Amino acid sequence: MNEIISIKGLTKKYGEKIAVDNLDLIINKGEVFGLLGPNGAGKSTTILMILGLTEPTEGSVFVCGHNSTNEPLLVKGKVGYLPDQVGFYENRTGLENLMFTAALNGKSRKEAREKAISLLEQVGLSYAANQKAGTYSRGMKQRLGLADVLIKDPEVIILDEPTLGIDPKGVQELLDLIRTLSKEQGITVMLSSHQLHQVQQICDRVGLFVNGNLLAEGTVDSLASQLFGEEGHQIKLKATLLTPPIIDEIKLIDGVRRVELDCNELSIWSDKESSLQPILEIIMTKGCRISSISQEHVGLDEIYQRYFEGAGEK
Ligand SMILES: Nc1ncnc2c1ncn2[C@@H]1O[C@H](COP(=O)(O)OP(=O)(O)OP(=O)(O)O)[C@@H](O)[C@H]1O
Repeated sequence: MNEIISIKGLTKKYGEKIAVDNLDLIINKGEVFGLLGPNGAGKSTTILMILGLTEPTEGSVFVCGHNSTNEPLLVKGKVGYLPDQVGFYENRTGLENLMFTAALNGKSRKEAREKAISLLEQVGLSYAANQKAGTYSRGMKQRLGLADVLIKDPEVIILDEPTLGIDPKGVQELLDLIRTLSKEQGITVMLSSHQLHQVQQICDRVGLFVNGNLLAEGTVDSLASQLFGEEGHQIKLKATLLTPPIIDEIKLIDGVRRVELDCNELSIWSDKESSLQPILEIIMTKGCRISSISQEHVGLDEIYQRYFEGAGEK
């Protein structure tokens, strides 16, 4: 089965407040999907409905073919959930904490120990295996949390703001780890974040949530073109001998939406980053001399300014 999470018409109302509004979304096996949105957008509420921890007002969620509302225990068996605040037994070591979770999930003591040791290595915590969890930094706790989730052999992992409060180096390591897990073990990952640049690094696809609505979903590149249309990429180029026939030829290139010539400066808007190469080929074969080129990616920064600024960072 390719569809791992299937959401249809999902709505959650708290009184008059619509936290999630008629959401349709499909997440496929092995994908890393980012739920992106400012505070209060509806990300956590969506996650809770996927996990079967809160009931939708309308609509449905299926995870690995199980209905989250009617079969929450079956869903729980498939999904590992890492909340934004992970709780451990602070007086037990990292290893003991993991072995405890493994035992709760039916593993024998020997199996639990082997698996816990292997996971501690995988998440880069072997050195702290015998250190009390209460002494772990936030980044270490998040990594231990990931190991704790993986010990249940989940098909899907859902991470709520996994990088919150971690220093930049720790963030990078955690993101790399999540990406590796997904790509090497085929685990489907959904993570929520309001950190645009982090999500861009590891997600195959992103859904942009604002006020309970999914404004756009796709790759970060396609988000930019969905939200900004023809202004996804802007190429500016200064060259000699630019003529109307050259401009007509450039307009035919795949992805190119608009071309303007002002004196010897050409502005080209394209929804594809790859348009640059054929543009250069045309200009150079016509004998034009290029004096400057710049390509601006109208994307994350614009999206951030438009949808996130003023929404309040945590
Ligand atoms: N139990 C609740 N009762 C009433 N309103 C709620 C409840 N839970 C969430 N809300 C409201 O629903 C909206 C969506 O909240 P949610 O926590 O899903 O957003 P979020 O995108 O996860 O935000 P954050 O990034 O701050 O965690 C918010 O306006 C919030 O105040």
